[in-house]
Amino acid sequence: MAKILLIEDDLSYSRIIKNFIEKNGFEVRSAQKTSDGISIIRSGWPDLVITDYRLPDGNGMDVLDFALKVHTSSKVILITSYSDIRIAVKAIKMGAIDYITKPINPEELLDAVNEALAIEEEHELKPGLNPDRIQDYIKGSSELSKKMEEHIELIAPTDLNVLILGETGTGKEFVAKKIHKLSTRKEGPFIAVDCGAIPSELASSELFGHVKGSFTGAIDNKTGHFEMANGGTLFLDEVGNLGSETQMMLLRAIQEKTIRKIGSNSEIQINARIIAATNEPLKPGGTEGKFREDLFHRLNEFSINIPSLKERPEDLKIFIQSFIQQSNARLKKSVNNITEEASKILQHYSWPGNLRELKNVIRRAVLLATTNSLTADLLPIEIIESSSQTESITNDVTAKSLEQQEKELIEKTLIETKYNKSQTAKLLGIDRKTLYNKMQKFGLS
Ligand SMILES: Nc1ncnc2c1ncn2[C@@H]1O[C@H](COP(=O)(O)OP(=O)(O)OP(=O)(O)O)[C@@H](O)[C@H]1O
Repeated sequence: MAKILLIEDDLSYSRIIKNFIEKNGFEVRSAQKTSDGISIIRSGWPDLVITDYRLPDGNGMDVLDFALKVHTSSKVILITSYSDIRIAVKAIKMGAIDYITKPINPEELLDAVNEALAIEEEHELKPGLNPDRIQDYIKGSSELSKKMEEHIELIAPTDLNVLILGETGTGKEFVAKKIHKLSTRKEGPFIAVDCGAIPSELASSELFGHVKGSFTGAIDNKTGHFEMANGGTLFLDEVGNLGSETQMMLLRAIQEKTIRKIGSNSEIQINARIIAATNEPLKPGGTEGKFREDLFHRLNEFSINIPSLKERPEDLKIFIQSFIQQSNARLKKSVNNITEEASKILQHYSWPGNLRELKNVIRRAVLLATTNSLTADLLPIEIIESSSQTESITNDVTAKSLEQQEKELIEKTLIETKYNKSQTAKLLGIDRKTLYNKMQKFGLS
């Protein structure tokens, strides 16, 4: 059951909305103040946050800002009044998933909630705010996968730092979350940081925080990711991207279990387990462009290798079946079998994007399916072509041009969403403008 946090200070209003959402099958917790809402977000509980803009101790933008810091893919819907429409637009630009205006129309609210929870795009599916959702976690049955699962279960209850190695899309963040969930810290926060996405000059302030005025641009006090992860787990993805100065600060924080915010003289005690991940082997050595050896050993108290899909072809079937079920549930479809031809194509493809790519391909095919079968013509042309090079697949699906496929995909998605263009664009993973251009090009307007 999806978990929704509602932050609204008007008690009677809050009760009405809470009851309505609960009646529609969601679990709801309510808070009246920004600070209470933020502590619930920090605990990693909600899948979705609905927050009023005007609150007694801050506003909905503070909540949005915090939620996006905890996880860049957090889902937040802002409630505004008609006169605050500019704020709503700003919120969308900042990363809110939607906004609704007061007085709230319950059906509109429910649509916004369903739509927000159905979206699981690439970065968005770095799963929401809630590390509880490991029911989405699929275990492979190959020997390599079994070994990996054994290692995860062994290491999780200890407090050792873990280094996860694996190609892109193999599920490093999924595994990190699972370790957290199986650990004694499971009630604490799970904070994920993509070290590859933080500009190097901001890395130290993002990780350790800063005090107001400590450098140009430090207009307020900032809590860093380390402090947010206190009592829980800090997941450092793409750790090899950290610059030498930040590496040194990280080493110190791990060794001494304290941090000092930039510009502050006082130390803060921190109790966080570090799980780091990399998709390229870290090059140890002290010099620029290399990774500190002492830090490497601190992070690598135990390492877990996630095999690529190519290395475990026996697992493909399980993942395909499970992704079909997940896509059925999310897209309200009922695909229940896959043709031999489609299955062969998937088996022969090399899956450079690993589970992420497989999941996207399956979701797209399920979305396009008009019967309960997943057939070869629902697969992207590149995959069909690449597979046909390895094995001759006697079918005319390769003949269909890429453009024709794209047109059909857009047309079918528009029909699925009853011509809701923003929903169509979201499902296709493109922005609205690109959708309009393509619709015009294909004469679909
Ligand atoms: N064990 C799993 N069960 C189900 N789905 C999975 C599993 N592992 C990964 N996925 C899917 O693959 C996607 C990629 O996973 P994840 O983000 O954890 O990979 P990653 O290795 O951290 O990627 P990157 O290298 O880009 O950081 C996830 O969004 C999820 O949908």
